[in-house]
Amino acid sequence: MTDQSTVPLRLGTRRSKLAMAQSGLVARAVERITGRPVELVALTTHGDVSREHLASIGGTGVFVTELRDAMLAGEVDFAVHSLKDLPTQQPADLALAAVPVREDPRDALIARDGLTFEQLPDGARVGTGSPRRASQLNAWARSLGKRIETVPIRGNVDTRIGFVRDGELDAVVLAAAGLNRLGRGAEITDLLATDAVLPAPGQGALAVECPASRADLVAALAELDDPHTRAAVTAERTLLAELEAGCSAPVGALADLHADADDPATVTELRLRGVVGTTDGATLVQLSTTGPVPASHDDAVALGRELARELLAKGAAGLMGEREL
Ligand SMILES: NCc1[nH]cc(CCC(=O)O)c1CC(=O)O
Repeated sequence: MTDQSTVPLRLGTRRSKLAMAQSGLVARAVERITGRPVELVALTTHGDVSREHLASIGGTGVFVTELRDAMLAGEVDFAVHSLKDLPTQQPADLALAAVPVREDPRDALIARDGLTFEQLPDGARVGTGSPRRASQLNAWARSLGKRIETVPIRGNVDTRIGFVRDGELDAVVLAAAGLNRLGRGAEITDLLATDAVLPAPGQGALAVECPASRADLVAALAELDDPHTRAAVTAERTLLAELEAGCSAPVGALADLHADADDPATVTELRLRGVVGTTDGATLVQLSTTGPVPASHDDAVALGRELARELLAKGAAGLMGEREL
């Protein structure tokens, strides 16, 4: 009889440095919890091969499809995704087995000469391919009485930071979580306050997925789950889904635990903030709602749904570009 406990679990991963770093972190945590060895199986996804054609090969979730196919084909046992890259609809045959404790959800600026966002000169060229970032950065610059030029950029973290190092751009904006996981957090020159820039729904969180049919594996991976992070990202992603917006829409959202001002000892509230804006930052709708920390999945969903309705009532749909709602 084979001893199951010595058979390695196969963790399917994309080949990018960030994916390998994230998968490596989860692999070690799973080894600690299950006592079973975990081996990384690097797959090449279509999204990695032709980033420039992201839109034409389906936009949302393009990086996750091939990993999911490999799991369902039994080629790998489980996978780790950046939660913000996952489509909001979870397929029935795959379990979202764990959402581990979230990294820093904020966006980070890497600027020349150690500059903060407020210190950037009028007309500074700031690289980001994200309409959400462009929208909020342009609005922030306006409020500071200056203009910035947001420049669409693509490529991996090295490529993006390279635009600053070679002088082509004054700054780039990336997720702090990715930089921290790559060991490049020291290059951040400004962590962008969430009062100014709300991150993408789910930013900084990982999703650990496996086939729903593998009950033992689902249960083992569930040990990595952090209920607070799960509730927060559930509210954020529900907001996104209710706006019928995808990962490239100008939508920011962040749910965070909030101490009651009168009784800080009881951290019992979850605050959900959401923003939708035009890319030029001329018009932004930002709202916030606070409720008890969700006791169930449905409570977290309700919080996200409520804020989405309020945003739509304030004209959010009209700000999301070509999308007709
Ligand atoms: N869309 C790409 C992507 N997906 C996840 C991260 C970073 C890690 C995270 O947000 O968890 C990034 C890069 C970035 O936005 O800078």
